[in-house]
Amino acid sequence: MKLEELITKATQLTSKVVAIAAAEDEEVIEAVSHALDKQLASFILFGHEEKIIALLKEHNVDASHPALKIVAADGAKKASELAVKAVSGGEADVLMKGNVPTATILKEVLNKEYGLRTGNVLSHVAAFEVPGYEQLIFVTDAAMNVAPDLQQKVQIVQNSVQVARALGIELPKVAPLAAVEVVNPAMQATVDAALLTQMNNRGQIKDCIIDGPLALDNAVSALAAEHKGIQSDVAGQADILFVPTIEAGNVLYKSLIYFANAKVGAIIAGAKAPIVLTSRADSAESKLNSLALAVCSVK
Ligand SMILES: CCCC(=O)SCCNC(=O)CCNC(=O)[C@H](O)C(C)(C)COP(=O)(O)OP(=O)(O)OC[C@H]1O[C@@H](n2cnc3c(N)ncnc32)[C@H](O)[C@@H]1OP(=O)(O)O
Repeated sequence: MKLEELITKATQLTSKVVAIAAAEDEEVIEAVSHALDKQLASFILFGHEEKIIALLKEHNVDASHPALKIVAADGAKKASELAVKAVSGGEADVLMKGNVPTATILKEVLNKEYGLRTGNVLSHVAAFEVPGYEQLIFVTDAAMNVAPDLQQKVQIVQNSVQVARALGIELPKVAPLAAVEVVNPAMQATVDAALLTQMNNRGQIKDCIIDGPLALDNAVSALAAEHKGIQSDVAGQADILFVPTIEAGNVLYKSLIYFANAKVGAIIAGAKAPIVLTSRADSAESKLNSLALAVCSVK
């Protein structure tokens, strides 16, 4: 599957509603405009009403479009609170970050009274289209959990598996990455990778095939795996690259974009609803991809 097909898939589902916190943001409104053209979703735009209307006008979007609702909110915190409440109250299916600091919206997401907690770990899942790589490849967690312990790693894997399955990958192949493909007690990532593999073998982590530790080359290249003599159902054909820390994931994420010209869509999974949490540097295209990924991931 390519990201364009993901967008098509999203448009074919029953219409979903996206609540955007502080929608007064150039790229966000551009993404909304493309999404409306494609009938990908309808939107509730929370934030600075005049700025939102002005940006819509710049992008030739009629503020009275039937798939749009604008709700005035005073400041980023209030806009985040109202957008989160729209999702937890069932008025919207997806939450999206606009012109608001990540910490502000995450605090609202984690609010015990009206937030989107489920009791599980929330984690970042990115779907990449990499030139020269046949299928979409997922990377998790490049942006939310800093140094997850084994139990958190289990939930991060499970969140990514649910997203991959929502896209039609029935039994995703998960590669827990490390620097080497053998267990070295001095490298915690290799130990945890082996534990995740065994937990999968024993049915403690379901609906996927996990095999690791794998280094990045053996995870994505059958030739590299063959050279190392690795016998594995995952090596060379990984759907999900599970990284041990936020630094490893973030460097991989940004290398794919800046060195490999990869395209990306990303969400936070594990909450009551998918969350689009792209950063200001992300293009309108990647925000549209993320919206499509979120729409396809709604349970
Ligand atoms: C990839 C492209 C985009 C980027 O580059 S993004 C840039 C890199 N990312 C970041 O800088 C974010 C890294 N993460 C963080 O800063 C923090 O972990 C994060 C997400 C802000 C949460 O930190 P704090 O607000 O300090 O939270 P805390 O640790 O004090 O916990 C407060 C309550 O929230 C809960 N919580 C925190 N992270 C969670 C998670 N992942 N899933 C579920 N629950 C979570 C935590 O358990 C705590 O709950 P309680 O109040 O004790 O009941």
